[in-house]
Amino acid sequence: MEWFDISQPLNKNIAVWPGDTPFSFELSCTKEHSGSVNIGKLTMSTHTGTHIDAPFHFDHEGRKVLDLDIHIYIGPARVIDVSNYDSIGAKELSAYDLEGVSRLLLRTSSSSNPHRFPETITSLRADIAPFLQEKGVRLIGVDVPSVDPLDSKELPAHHALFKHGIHILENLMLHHVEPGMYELIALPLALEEADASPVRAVLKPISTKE
Ligand SMILES: Nc1ccccc1C(=O)C[C@H](N)C(=O)O
Ligand SMILES: [Zn+2]
Ligand SMILES: [Zn+2]
Repeated sequence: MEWFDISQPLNKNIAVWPGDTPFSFELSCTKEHSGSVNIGKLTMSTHTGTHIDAPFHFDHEGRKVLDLDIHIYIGPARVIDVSNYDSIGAKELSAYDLEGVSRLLLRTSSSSNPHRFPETITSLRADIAPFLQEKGVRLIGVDVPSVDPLDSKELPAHHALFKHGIHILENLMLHHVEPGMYELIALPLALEEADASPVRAVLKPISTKE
């Protein structure tokens, strides 16, 4: 089986967090102009499209993107469907056998439109963090722009997850992905100062037969 993309395409129609920097890609220099090459220029929020958060996003003392361990973002991942819940905590996840799962991706909705910022989202409750740490989870991925409710200022899920060693991946495209076991690659850019980074997130089914 082949790798497939679970990233939001980055283009001028992509939804951004209300009030945040609009996405733009343009050629700052064209081949006609330079006589040799096209040169792109990118302007975007670090939280646009499929991205990872670093603790510096919500904590001045927190680690930045380049300080994060790359092993978190490469390796086996389990996808589960939780689309029948409004919020997800230890109670909802206790229905699943997550023993030995180190990366967990939550499919919260059966459709997702990367061109529209959602009005409400399925959010995570802080009690999910100790629960997942106990199972050995190091990365949680969601198909929405935040793990906390959109109007949250305290960001309890963000804080609790990092406090329990669980890293955050947001804005995945999972509506077409069957629940199951996969190999994941979702590496951040080597951004030394950044609070977050866009990633190219891809999955490959783990099959028992080759
Ligand atoms: N881009 C923003 C602009 C303003 C205020 C929040 C955001 C966020 O992105 C927060 C969200 N909880 C996040 O972790 O991605
Ligand atoms: Zn973010
Ligand atoms: Zn976040």
